Amino acid sequence: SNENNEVVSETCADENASDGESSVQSSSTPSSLLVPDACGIVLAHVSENDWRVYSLMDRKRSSPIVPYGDVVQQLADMDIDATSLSGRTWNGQETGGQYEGYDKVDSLVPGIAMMARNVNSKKPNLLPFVPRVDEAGLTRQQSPGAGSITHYHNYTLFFTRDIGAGEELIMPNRATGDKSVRDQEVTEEDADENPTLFDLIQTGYCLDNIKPKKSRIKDAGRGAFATRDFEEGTIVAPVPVLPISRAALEFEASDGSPTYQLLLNYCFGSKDDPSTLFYPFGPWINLINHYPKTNVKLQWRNQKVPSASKDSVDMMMMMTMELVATKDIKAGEELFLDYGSSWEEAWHQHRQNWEPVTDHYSPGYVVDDTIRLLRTESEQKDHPYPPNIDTSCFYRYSDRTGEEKASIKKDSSDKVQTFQWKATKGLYDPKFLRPCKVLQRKETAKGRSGYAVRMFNRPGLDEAERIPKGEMHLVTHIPRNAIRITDKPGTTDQHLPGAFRHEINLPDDVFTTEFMKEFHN
Ligand SMILES: C[S@@+](CC[C@H](N)C(=O)[O-])C[C@H]1O[C@@H](n2cnc3c(N)ncnc32)[C@H](O)[C@@H]1O
Repeated sequence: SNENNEVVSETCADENASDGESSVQSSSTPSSLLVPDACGIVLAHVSENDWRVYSLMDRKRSSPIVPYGDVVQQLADMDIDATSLSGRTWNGQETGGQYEGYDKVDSLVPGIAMMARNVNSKKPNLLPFVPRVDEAGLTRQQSPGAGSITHYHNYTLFFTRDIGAGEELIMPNRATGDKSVRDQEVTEEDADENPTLFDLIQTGYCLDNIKPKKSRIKDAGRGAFATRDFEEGTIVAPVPVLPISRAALEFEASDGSPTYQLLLNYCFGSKDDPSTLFYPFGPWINLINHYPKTNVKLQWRNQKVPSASKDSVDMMMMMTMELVATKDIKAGEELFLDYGSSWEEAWHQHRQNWEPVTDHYSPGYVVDDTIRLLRTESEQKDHPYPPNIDTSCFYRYSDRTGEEKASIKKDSSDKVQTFQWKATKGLYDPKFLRPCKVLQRKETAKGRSGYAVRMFNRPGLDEAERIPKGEMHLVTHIPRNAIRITDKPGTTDQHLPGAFRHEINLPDDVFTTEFMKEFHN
């Protein structure tokens, strides 16, 4: 993917040069604000509370906005609406995270997905594809890092149509909770004033300076790498942050022991006031690991500590930081922040106490790859799957034809309904994945298998997809590829007892005593 990216950057550089715009960058602009030549996407603050994402070049429909994606954090059974994350999370089923909780899962989609507007008055031109899921090598049998990083990554955004240079990028509105959050920030006056390409290059923040890759640090998982060279003092990424209380992240591991949501590991905190944390969602900045020899640091936007008045906290305000190069960085280098000494001590302690898990466990995505023929419920009595494993089917209850609906037996004594599975457009979207139990397997002469299953509901399923209470819903002729081996709720690594949890501590000159006092009440 390294080579891939290089190729893309080159093409971008050419396009940029040919429109003559990049040579206009005047030397009077402070170098710390200059958008790099090959940059493809920028964030522009149209006004203080209205910031938007723009493409700096012509782009083709169906191409990824960059050839890799950001991480997704799954919030398990959390009361989002009591926090400033309300209206900024998605239903967990949109990202395939529906089994990460018992009752309710919400997804945070940091980076461009959360930064681009999703105003209802505008047609979206971005669409995410399903994220990849894996432990980045940190298995619970082998690594003290197991359960300390999100398994959901590479959540790539694609253009839904051709895009011209200077066009705003718009996300589909999938927010749960207070859906009006981003709409509210758009006032009548600034309705459709788009900055010129020249303005974007002069005053924007480049959003594709960082890419994800496996970290060079042992047990750290994935890391953030520079996509181009940076001089010391250059801004690498804008980092909007949302305040969130530590109490909101309290959580129980699968054995009931008190811990925190995995999100804690991605939040910033201060020494002064451990009760208030800040969730950063700058592009790929969630992937920056700790290392004492740092090459980046965080500072407040324009180097001004914002005032956190009671009003703005009530409005669930968002503030912006900047990620700045503290030395010259070469393209391909990993970025490192200083997480602070208490983080370092906590990690050291955790390493010392860590013991490998020896239970029979294999994550759903691994078992799914391994198993060709699925076992029926009765076969599983003799040869069970690992205890954390469930089966799920891609199925749309709402797909039934009028004829099929009419044929539903009105006789209330017979609650068994049987349908034949069919592939329909868009069916393989993670939101149509739901629990199902395999009752029967039929193999054809060609070695293909077809299954009969009983379908179930799960929390978070759209209303139209729910099987009515009391109905036994059977579906036949399901192919193997429409059935997935999934994880039982509460069994994945982010629920693992004793998994490492610690926020990232930023220095006192970022979270000044005064600033933190304003948040504390
Ligand atoms: C903000 S995340 C960084 C991205 C993370 N590596 C990932 O793959 O998603 C912070 C977490 O990364 C891991 N991490 C960061 N720096 C580390 C280090 N120096 N050694 C071990 N783990 C580290 C820890 O699990 C930490 O809680």
